[in-house]
Parts: sequence; C-alpha cells; structure tokens
Amino acid sequence: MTTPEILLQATNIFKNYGTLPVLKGIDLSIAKGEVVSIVGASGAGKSTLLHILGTLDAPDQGEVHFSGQDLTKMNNGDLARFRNKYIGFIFQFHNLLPEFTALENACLPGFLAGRPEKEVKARATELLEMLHLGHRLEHKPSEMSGGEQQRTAVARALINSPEIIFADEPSGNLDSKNANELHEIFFRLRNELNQTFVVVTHNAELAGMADRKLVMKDGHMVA
Ligand SMILES: Nc1ncnc2c1ncn2[C@@H]1O[C@H](COP(=O)(O)OP(=O)(O)OP(=O)(O)O)[C@@H](O)[C@H]1O
Repeated sequence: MTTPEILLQATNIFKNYGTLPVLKGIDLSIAKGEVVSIVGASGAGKSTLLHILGTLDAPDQGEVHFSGQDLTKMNNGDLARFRNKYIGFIFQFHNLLPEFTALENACLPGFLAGRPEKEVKARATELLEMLHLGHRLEHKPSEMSGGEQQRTAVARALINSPEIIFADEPSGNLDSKNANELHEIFFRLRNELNQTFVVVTHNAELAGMADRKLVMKDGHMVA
C-alpha cells in the first residue's frame, strides 16, 4: 500500500478569544482525497478550528503546514492569494452575492485569480451543469431554492480546482432531501476528482459517511 500524501498538518494549535480559551492544543493531519468530518457540541471550537485551517483566522500558537509550507508564517497578501488558489469554502449560509447570477457567483474566485474570462465561464458552466444547475445559470440567488443556492456555492468553491474544501455546516440550512443530495455530491467529487474535504457538521449521517470522524470537546480533539 502507498503512504497517503499529507496535504495539511496542524500542530499544537491554541486560540483564545480574549480570556476565553477555545482551542487548547489541537493536532491533526488531512491526507489528499480524504473526506474528514469534525463533530462536537456547540461551542467546542469546530468553526474556530476550520477558520484557522482555512487561513481565515490565525492561531495564537501552533503551525499549519499545507503541502510543506508553513501558512502561519505567510503575510496577509500571500495568504489571500494562497487561499484563492488552493482553498474552497462552503458555509451554512451560501454567502452568494444577491445581485449576481448563479454563473457570475460561481465565476468570481476565478476572476479574482486573474484567469481568462472565457475559460472561467466555461468551467463554471460545466460545474453548474454537473451540479444539475444548467437551467439556472442566469438566475439570481433569490430566484433559486435553498438546495440550488448551496449547489451554486459548491460550484464557486470548485472553480479554481482547490486542493482542499472546508465546509462549515454545509447542509445545516437544507431539508433532508437537499442535504442528502449535497452529501452525495461531496463523495462523488472525492471519488471522481480525488477532492479533499474537511466538513464541520451536526448531521450525524454525513459525519458517519466520512472516511474519518474527528470529535472535539472543549477545545480538544478527543477522538
Ligand atoms: N469572534 C469571536 N469572539 C469571541 N468569542 C468567539 C468568537 N468566535 C467564537 N467564539 C466563542 O468561541 C467558542 C467556540 O466557538 P465555535 O464557533 O468555534 O464553536 P463550534 O464548535 O463551531 O460551535 P457550533 O457548533 O455552535 O457552531 C464559543 O464559546 C464561541 O462563543
């Protein structure tokens, strides 16, 4: 058996909000092509950890290595470029821009990366079609269902072919049918594209489907 390629490694992560200790020495590593779920009670520190792993926030102490680079040593400009190129995000509330269509929303990170417009639009169209949104390209978020909006956010997360996708309660706002469809998409993307996912979820079914389930309690990883 070949050793899995470690994509992301976090070591001894600590984070306080003021006097509140939230992360108390977290170690974890994520291999390429893995779907890892992070579960735990409300307030355990899951979102805080996800934000640090995704470079949206910095730890007070500890290191996050991505393909060997120490992200905690990068300046903000380099981090923003790094994030745009290598990381995709999916949040509970899709965070789509209301005045833009599905196609335009999905294109945005590609435009920010400075890629050619034609190439980005073609890829966004392909992704939206793959996510069964070919008939919704010109619809604005308010003209789409919750499931359609969230699938648009998936296309946006995938547009720059990120190495890793961080999802924070991605199905928290969906009914069970749309939630199941979204979960199936994650595993299809993993199986077909070897896409790596780290998913914070309260959905027991999704957490159980993951290759590994990490459990957080009071700022510690307990399993
Ligand atoms: N920006 C912030 N400023 C101050 N405290 C914060 C901030 N963000 C989070 N916290 C606190 O840190 C703790 C951990 O929050 P976090 O959102 O990481 O938990 P969680 O495990 O994701 O919870 P949930 O399942 O409810 O989303 C909580 O007590 C929260 O109130």
